Amino acid sequence: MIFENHLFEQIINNIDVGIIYIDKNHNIKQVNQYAQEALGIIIDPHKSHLGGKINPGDIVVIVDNHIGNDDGGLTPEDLKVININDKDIKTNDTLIGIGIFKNAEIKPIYKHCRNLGAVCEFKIKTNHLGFHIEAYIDSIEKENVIIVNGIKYSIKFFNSIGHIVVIDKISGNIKFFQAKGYTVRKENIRRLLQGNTFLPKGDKSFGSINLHEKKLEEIVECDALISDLDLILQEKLSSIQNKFYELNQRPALCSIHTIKNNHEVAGAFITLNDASEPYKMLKNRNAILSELEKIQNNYITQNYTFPPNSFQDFVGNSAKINEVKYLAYKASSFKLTVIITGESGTGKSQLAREIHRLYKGDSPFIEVNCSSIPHNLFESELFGYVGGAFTGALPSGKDGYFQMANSGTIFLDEVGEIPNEIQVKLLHVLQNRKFYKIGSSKPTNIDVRIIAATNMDLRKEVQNGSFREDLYYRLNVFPIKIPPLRERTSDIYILINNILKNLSNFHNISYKQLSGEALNKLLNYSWPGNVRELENTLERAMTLCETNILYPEHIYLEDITSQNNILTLKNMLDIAEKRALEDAIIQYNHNKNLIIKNLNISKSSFYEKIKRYNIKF
Ligand SMILES: Nc1ncnc2c1ncn2[C@@H]1O[C@H](COP(=O)(O)OP(=O)(O)OP(=O)(O)O)[C@@H](O)[C@H]1O
Repeated sequence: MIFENHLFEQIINNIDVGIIYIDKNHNIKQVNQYAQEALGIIIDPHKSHLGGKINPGDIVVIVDNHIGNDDGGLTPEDLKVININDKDIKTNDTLIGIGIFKNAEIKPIYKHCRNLGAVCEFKIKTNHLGFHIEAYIDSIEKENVIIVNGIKYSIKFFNSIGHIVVIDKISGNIKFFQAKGYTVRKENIRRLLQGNTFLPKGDKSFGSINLHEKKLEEIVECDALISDLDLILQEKLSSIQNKFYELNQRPALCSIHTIKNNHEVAGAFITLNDASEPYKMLKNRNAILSELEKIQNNYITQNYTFPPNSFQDFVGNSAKINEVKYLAYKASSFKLTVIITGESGTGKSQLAREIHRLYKGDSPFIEVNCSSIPHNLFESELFGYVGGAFTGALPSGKDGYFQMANSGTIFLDEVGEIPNEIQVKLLHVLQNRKFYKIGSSKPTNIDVRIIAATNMDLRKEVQNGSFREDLYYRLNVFPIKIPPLRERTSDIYILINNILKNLSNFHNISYKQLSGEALNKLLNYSWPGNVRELENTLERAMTLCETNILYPEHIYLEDITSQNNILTLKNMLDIAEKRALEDAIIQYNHNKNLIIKNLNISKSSFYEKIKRYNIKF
C-alpha cells in the first residue's frame, strides 16, 4: 500500500512514540511530533519570543544549580556582564541572580550557595525595577523556575540545568526564556551572556531551522546514540532494542533499526520514549498546569491579549497599561468614537496616534488642540468657510479640520475646552456625519473617526453646566482612562530606556546609562507631570551630563511638595503597603485567595488593610 506523504505525516505525528528516520549519511528525513517535543524542538506554543540577542540594559534572570554544568561551561567571571562580581562565587555553586546586562551601575540581586541540600528552599522573590520576579529551584519536582509578573517559565533538570529569562529593556516583554533543546539551539547561558544570538520560540520556533536540511547530530546531542547508530548503518549490529540514552539532557528509551532498499542499507529509524516521566502523566499534568496557569493569569491570557508588537510608540507593560493597550487595540478595530482621559502628560495624544495607526495608518490624522484656538475662530477652524463668507475671508474659501481629516481620524485634544456654541455643532457632526461650512447652505458629508481626549472630569463639567450632556454621551462611546505614572511604577524602567534611546538619536549623542542611585531617584519619585515630566527630566539630565553615566546630581525633580514634606517612616510604610495591595489586586485579577497567598498575609489582615486604605475591591 502506498501512502501519500502528508497522510503518512499525519499518522506518525499522532502516535505516542517518537520516530526519527534518517538516511545512511545521517540526513534527517522525518521527525515526528512526539520526538520533536521530547528533544525540545517544539516548545509550548502559548509562550513565544522573537529571535535576537541580549542587549545592554536588558534584565537577566538566572537560576543555575551548578555553575559550569549544563550552562555552556559558565564561569563566575562570566557573571560580570550582569554586574555580579563576587569572588566568593565558585564553579559548581548554586546561583540565582538578577542583573542588568552590561550596566555596571545598577546593583544586581543574587544569592548563591555551595552544596544545596536535596530538599531546601532556594529562592529569590522580589520587585525589581517594577517587575515582580520570583526565581527558585524546586528540588522535589527537579525544576528551575522563573516567574515574571505572574507568568511561569520553568525547565526540568536531570542533574542540573542553567535556566535563564531575559526581559527586554525597551518593551518590558520577555525577550528570551530557556527551554528544552537549548544545547541544539546553542542557547546556553554562557553563549547568550557573551552576546550570541538566540532563535525565535513559539509558533514559529525553529521556523529558521529546516529539520530536513539537518544531520541528526545537529538536533540530537548524544555521542552514544550516534556511535550505536553507525554500528547499525555499517551492519555491525542488527538492531538496538530499548536502550537508555540521554538525548539533549533528557533520558529517553530508544530502539534503532535499519531500513533497507533492495537489500542495501538505506538508512535507519529510531523510536524513542521520553523516560523522564511517563508520557501520559506528563500530558495530563501539563494540561492541568496550563489550565491553572490560565486561571492564575486570567488577566493576561484572556482579558488583555493583543498581538505582540502592535504598539510602536506607546510603551509600558504594567497590568494597568496592558489594560489600556488592550482597550486601544479593540477600539482600533472599529470606527468607534473614543474618548481618552487621564492626567496631563500620561500619553493621551500618543495613544490616539497609535489607535489611528492601527486602524488606518495611511489615512489623514488631524490633531486639534481645542485649548489653543481662539473662541471666535473655532467654527472656521473646525468646519472651514466658503469664499467671501465674512470680512477678511480668503476668496477661495478654506477647508476646516474636519474636512482635512476626511476618511481618516480627527483627534480633538482638550475637548472640554470647546465653547458651548461649538459643542452643538460638534454634536450635529457626531449624529449626522455632515456639517455646514460658514457661509454655505450645502452640507458637507464626511467619513471621519473621532478620538477625543481630556484631563478634565467631563461628568463634573456636565453637572456644572459647562459641557453639554448630550455631547458627553455621544463622545463617551468607548472611554479609555490612562492611569498616572505613579500608579504604574513598573513602566518607569522601560520608559526611561525608550526615552534615553530616542533622546540620544534626536540629539545625536552617545547613549547614556543611569547610575543605580539615579535610577532609584527616578523610581521613587511621584511624577506629577507623568511621562512628559520624565522625558523633560531625562533630557535635562542628558544635557547636563558630560560623561556616559547619569548620576543623581544630573536629575532635577520639580515636585517641591513631595521633596520638602518629609514623611514619617509610618507614612512611608503605609504608602508602600497600599501600593503593594493595589498592585496585587491587579496582578491577581481580584482573586482574593491568590492575593492573600502571594502577599503572605492572613485573611483578616487583608480585609483590615482593604478597609483601612479605603481600597475598592
Ligand atoms: N506610554 C508612552 N510611551 C512612550 N511615550 C509616552 C508614553 N506616554 C507618554 N509619552 C510621551 O510623553 C509625552 C506626553 O505625552 P502626551 O502628549 O501624549 O500626553 P497627554 O496626556 O496628551 O498630555 P496633555 O493632556 O498635556 O495633552 C509625549 O512626548 C509622549 O511621546
